[in-house]
Amino acid sequence: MKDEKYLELLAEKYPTEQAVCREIINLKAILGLPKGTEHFMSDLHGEYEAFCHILNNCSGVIREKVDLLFEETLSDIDREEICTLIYYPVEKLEMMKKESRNNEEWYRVILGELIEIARLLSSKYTRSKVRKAMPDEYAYILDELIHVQKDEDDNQVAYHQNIIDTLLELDSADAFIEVLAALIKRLAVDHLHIVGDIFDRGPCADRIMDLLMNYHSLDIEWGNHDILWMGAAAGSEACIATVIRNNLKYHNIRILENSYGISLRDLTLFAEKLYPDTEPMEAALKAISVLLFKLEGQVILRNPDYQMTDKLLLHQVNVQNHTVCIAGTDYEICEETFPTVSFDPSNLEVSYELTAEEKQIMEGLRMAFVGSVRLRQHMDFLYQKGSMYRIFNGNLLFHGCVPLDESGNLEGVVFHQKRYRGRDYLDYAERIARRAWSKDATQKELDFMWYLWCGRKSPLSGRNIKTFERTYVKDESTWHEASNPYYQYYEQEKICNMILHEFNLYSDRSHIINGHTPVRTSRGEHPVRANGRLMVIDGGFCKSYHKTTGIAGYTLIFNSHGIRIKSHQPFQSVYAALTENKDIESRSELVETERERLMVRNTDTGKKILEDIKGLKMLLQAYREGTME
Ligand SMILES: O=P(O)(O)OC[C@H]1O[C@](O)(COP(=O)(O)O)[C@@H](O)[C@@H]1O
Ligand SMILES: [Mn+2]
Repeated sequence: MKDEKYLELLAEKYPTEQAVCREIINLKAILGLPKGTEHFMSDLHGEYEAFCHILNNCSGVIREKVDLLFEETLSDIDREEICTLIYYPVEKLEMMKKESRNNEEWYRVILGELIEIARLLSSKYTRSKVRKAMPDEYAYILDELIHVQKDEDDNQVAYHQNIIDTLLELDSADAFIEVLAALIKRLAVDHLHIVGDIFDRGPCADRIMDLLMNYHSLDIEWGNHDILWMGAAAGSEACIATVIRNNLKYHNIRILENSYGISLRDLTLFAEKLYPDTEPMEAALKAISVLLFKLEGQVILRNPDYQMTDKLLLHQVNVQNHTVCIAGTDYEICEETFPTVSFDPSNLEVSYELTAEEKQIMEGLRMAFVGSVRLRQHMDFLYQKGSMYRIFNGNLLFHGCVPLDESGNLEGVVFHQKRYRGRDYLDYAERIARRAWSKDATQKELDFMWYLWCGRKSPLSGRNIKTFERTYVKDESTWHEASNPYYQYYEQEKICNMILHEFNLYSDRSHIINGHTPVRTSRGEHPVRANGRLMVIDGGFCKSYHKTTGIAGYTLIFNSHGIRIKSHQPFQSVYAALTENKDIESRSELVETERERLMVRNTDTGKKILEDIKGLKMLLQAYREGTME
């Protein structure tokens, strides 16, 4: 019965025997093509320019192709110039013009070279897929130029020459170069994975989101910073206060005020009154910090399941002595006054109540976050393309961790009297995160978004976050944020295999791909751990980390030949890239080479195609036996 319905539906799409045969032939051909290139990046942290650059140079893949084709025939400088033109065609063309270097001869040569690169890259795909990647206006010409047919008299060469002549004659060469550059980049990477943390620290996460929303094929694994913004947009006040605090701290109010239309005016005016001798932004940071500790205090008090009452520190402040009592020890604090806090030792909850004015300010901010159309669009996209983890072509991708206990077993976490661990726990977290985004989200679901940002056993955070201590306590030994045991155990192949098995991955080709923690190369750390089972690919885009890492960071490329880690030097600027053709220096390191080239048949898509072929063969049989009209 089920089969019949399925065949009927299939027959609507393939109404004749010939149509079925054509599709089977087509699908079988696809199975025999090399697997497309996957590109992995993580921890973009609002660094739009550096991200753009790595996206443009496809972690060095473009350069490899240019070298492959022209190493013997072109100088280093010429090859670098081709790369820059592909990365930044508009800007580079403008510069060429200023320097009057764009004569006809140059156009002829460069167009020929770009076509050759596009041809090389398109050889991995079906002609139809390549055509779909082209803009309609140019599809015909591009298709002609890229697909060469051998003939006796070189007719084709003359024909191609003719097309190029006409492009030049019509003054369309620039536009065509832009289209070619876009096509080359589009073909160099088949699918992009963003392993979390698009938001915070750097200034332009909104522009990164715009770019991702136009990208041809990608998925996102939510990072702790992403989930924080998602929680804020959903209306969690603890998340809102944290977002504002993070962005005030990094002087990034542009993203809030200009990009998302969230005004901090009321907060700033309020803060200036409270802290008259403090610089306005500094005062706003103070005011929002107190709001944050009150709001997260309320979340902790409402949710005993979180087991985070040791984080209730605001009521432990002794304003007269300028100290706070943490686990029985008094520590000196750097804040003089807490004008909005009513300290009442006999009633803990009083310290965490918002004043009437604070309530009003929070309500204004909540409405601004929930009501921002652009923010909603960006968060919708994070929900659409994103998830807590993803299994893709046999690899397991997540930002933070799968929480483990002290002995290296999957850590059990109890919510509403039910215990979750491993994959179940991550699935549970994802369900609640999705419910938090629905119109009838409950306070508990919103609270959970805050928990995912910094909760004791949050898979996205994986550490014991010390925001209060880092804000107020002078003794920096209290600032240390202990990591979940996962971050010790993930050095062991056995443990990584245990985690992979938990997600039903048993192949020795499976890996964990992890973001979240910068790889401190200068301290001898390496992104590949556990005998190759796990890779940490923090892209190191975040400038404030370059000191500790020694290099910028790592990205990963997985193509038909295997997996390669790419290490990158810090990105200087688009200007340097243009004037000096300065690429980010990217070194490639082979992690795993495939014995045989991986084909589409070995991928997730391949499995789906094989299923489709099975169905089509059933339909073909039905047509032939006459059981289907
Ligand atoms: O996911 P990331 O980038 O490590 O960010 C989370 C970390 O940021 C912090 O909030 C501190 O950030 P800053 O040092 O930038 O203020 C830590 O408490 C927390 O561990
Ligand atoms: Mn992170």
